[in-house]
Amino acid sequence: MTNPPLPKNQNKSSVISRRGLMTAAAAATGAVATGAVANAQEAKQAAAGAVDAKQGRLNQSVCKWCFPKMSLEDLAKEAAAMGMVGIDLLDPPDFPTLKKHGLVCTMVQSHPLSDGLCDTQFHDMCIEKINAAVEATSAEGWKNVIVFSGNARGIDREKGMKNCVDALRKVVPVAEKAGVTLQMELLNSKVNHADYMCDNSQWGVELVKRVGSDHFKLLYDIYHMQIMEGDIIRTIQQNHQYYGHYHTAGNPGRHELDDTQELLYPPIAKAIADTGYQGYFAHEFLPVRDPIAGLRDAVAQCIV
Ligand SMILES: O=C(O)C(=O)CO
Repeated sequence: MTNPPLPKNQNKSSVISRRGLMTAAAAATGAVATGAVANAQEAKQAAAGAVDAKQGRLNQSVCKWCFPKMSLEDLAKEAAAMGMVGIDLLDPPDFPTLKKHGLVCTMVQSHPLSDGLCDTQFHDMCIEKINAAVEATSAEGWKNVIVFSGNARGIDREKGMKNCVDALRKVVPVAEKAGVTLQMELLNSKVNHADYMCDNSQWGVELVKRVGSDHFKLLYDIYHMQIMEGDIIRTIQQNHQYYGHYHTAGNPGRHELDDTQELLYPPIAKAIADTGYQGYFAHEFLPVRDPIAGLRDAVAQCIV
């Protein structure tokens, strides 16, 4: 079968180039929304830093741990300048720096990732840390505390789910009273976190249903779930009521949202915004080039 002829003035690479799409996204947020092609002047402005996440429907944020060479102060300054609402995965000692820049902690840390709620040997430690994080988060009027299933260590998935429910029934009422939501992160167990139990949407959604509270949801990490199950947009459309937070990164590699990786973020971001999502959307990629240029480009692609 022969390919259909391309429209005049379009060669093959101009039709399929994702870099072109991203440059347009970075150049002008309106261009993404309307499908218009950004011109060279707009691209130049984007390179100079003109990006405002507040022009889009998603409340964008970024994870500090991905920028180890930058101080929190510097990242907060950059994030605020890009119109982001906050920074993810921090602890109470970090809060004053965020507030100085008008930002919130969009996800507060609690217990370790591998020592989690599916294993009763960690329940006392996790519950203590979760309750402390809920109190600190609520004192600021902020919204989210992260929790993890932890590693299975030979515990089967049904027993692990029961163990999670038992622990969550102790902390969710505290979170409800405090107006805070506990969010269990979905992580891949194939590349980064071998043996992590909450590694697919089906298991996670069943857990949310069994807990049965608006104050317990899943953190849907797009990078991790691309590795485990793919079908990102349809999965989000079908399960968005169970997802209370999102993370981004390119796959494979967990780097910039660029054309070295396979996920196309503007339509993913649009699908999330179209569900009516009001929570936070946090970038969590490990930059391999200029970190702030990569962050600016990611923000621009997700202004939808
Ligand atoms: O540590 C990771 O891999 C995470 O995604 C934490 O959010």
